[in-house]
Amino acid sequence: MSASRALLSSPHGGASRTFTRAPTRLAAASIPFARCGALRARTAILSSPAATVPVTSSEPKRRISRSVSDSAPLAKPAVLVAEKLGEAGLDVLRQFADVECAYGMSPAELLAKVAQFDALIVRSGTKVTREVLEAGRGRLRVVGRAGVGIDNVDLQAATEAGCLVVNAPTANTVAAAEHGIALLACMARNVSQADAALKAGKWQRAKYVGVSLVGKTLAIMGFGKVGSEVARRAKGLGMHVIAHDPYAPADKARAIGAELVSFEEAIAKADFISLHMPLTPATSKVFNDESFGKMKTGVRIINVARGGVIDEDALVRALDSGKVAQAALDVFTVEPPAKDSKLVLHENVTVTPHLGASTVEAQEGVAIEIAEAVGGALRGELAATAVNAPMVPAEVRTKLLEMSVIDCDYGGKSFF
Ligand SMILES: NC(=O)C1=CN([C@@H]2O[C@H](COP(=O)(O)OP(=O)(O)OC[C@H]3O[C@@H](n4cnc5c(N)ncnc54)[C@H](O)[C@@H]3O)[C@@H](O)[C@H]2O)C=CC1
Ligand SMILES: O=C(O)C(=O)COP(=O)(O)O
Repeated sequence: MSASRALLSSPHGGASRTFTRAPTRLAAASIPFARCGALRARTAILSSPAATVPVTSSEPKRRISRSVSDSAPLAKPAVLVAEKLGEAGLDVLRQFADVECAYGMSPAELLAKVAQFDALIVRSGTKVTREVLEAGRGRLRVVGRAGVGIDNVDLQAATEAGCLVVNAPTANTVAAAEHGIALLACMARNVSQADAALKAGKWQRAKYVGVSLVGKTLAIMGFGKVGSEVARRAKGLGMHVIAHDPYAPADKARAIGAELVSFEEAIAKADFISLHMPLTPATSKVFNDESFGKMKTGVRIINVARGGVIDEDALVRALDSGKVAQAALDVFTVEPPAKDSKLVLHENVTVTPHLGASTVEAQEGVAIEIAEAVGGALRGELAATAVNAPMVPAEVRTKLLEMSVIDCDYGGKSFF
C-alpha cells in the first residue's frame, strides 16, 4: 500500500476507535461553515456538499477512517492546539472536538502530551519532529499547520506514522505580502533606525537619507501566492519586477507585468531581492557567499520566507563589505535568534519577529482554514490541503467516488 493510501485508510483502526463516520458527519453539519465565505471554495473537499450530506447506502463502504460500527458510542476526537490560534478557529474545532490549548509547551511537555490526542495544531514555533510523531503513534492521526510553511514538520516521519499533515495555505497570503512591502519601504527609508534614533533623542536627518523605489528592479524569488502578491503591489509602487521560480507559469507572471528569469539573471539585475520560496533541501542557504558575490553592489534584500534560505553568516559578511547595503528580515534560521546575533544587531538590518502572518484578519482566516482542514481530515475525507497525501479537486473526487462505488461492488478494492 502506498504511503498516501495508508494515510487515507486507517493506520490504527480497531475497536478502540470510537470516532465514527455517520455521527461525525452530523457533527460536521453543525459547524458554521457559512461564515467561512471564500475559504469554503478553497477547501472545497472539506466542505463540499458531498462532505456534509448524510451517509447513504449507495455511498462507498471503503476508506473512511476509524469506523467501528455505526452504532458504536460517540466520543469526540481530542485536538491539541500548541500555539495561539484565532478564536474563530477554536469555535469551529469545538463543534466536533474536545480542544485543549496548551500554548508555550516545552518540547518535553509536547512529547509527554501528544499521545492523548487525535490531532495536533501548530504554527511555525513548534517542531513536529520524528520523536513527537513516534510519541503520538497509535492515536495521533492529523497534524494541522495553521499557516503555509511546513518545514517545521517532519513529513517523512508523519507519513511513516500514518499521520496526515494539512496546512492552511491561503489565508495569510496577503498578510505576508503586505509585510514584505512594509519591510521593503521601511528599509529603503531607514524607518526603524530613524525611529530608534529619534526616541533616543537624536534628530539625524542627514544620516537617514534613503533610496527611492520607483524605477528600481525588484527580483521576486519564488513566484507563488505571496511572491505574486508582492509583485502586484511593487508594480503599484512603480518598480520593475522580475521573478525567478522554476515552477511558475510564465503567463501568470506576464499577467501581473513581471518577467520570469533565471536565478542568475534575477540576482544579477536586481536592486532589491525579495524571498518567497519555501525552505526545502533545494532552497537551503541558496543565498550564500557565491550568490551574494553575483549581486549588484548595494543590493537590498527582504526575507519574509524562511531564515534557512539564507546563509546568515554569509549575509553578515556581505553587509560588512557593503555588497549588500541593507537587509530586512522577518525570519531567521533559529527563532528566536540569539540575543547577540550579529545579523539582528547589524545597523543596516531591519528585523521583525516572524510577523508576516500576524494580522487580525489573517489569523482569523488561518484559524478557520486549519480547523476545517483538521475536521475534514479527522472525518477521513480527502483533504484539500494535505501536504503528505494527494490533493484531489472536488469534481475529480466526485468522479473517483462514483468509480469507487463500482469498484466496491465488484471486488471491494478501493481506489484511495
Ligand atoms: N513570514 C511569514 O509569516 C510567512 C512566511 N511564509 C513563507 O513563504 C513561503 C511562500 O509562501 P506561499 O507563497 O504561500 O507559497 P507558495 O507555495 O504559493 O509559493 C512558493 C513558490 O516558491 C516556488 N519555488 C519552489 N522552489 C523554488 C526555488 N528553488 N526557487 C524559486 N522558487 C521556488 C514554488 O514554485 C512556488 O511558486 C512559505 O513556504 C513560507 O515559508 C508564508 C506565509 C507567512
Ligand atoms: O504561514 C507561514 O508559513 C508562516 O510563516 C506564518 O507563521 P506563523 O503561523 O505566524 O507562526
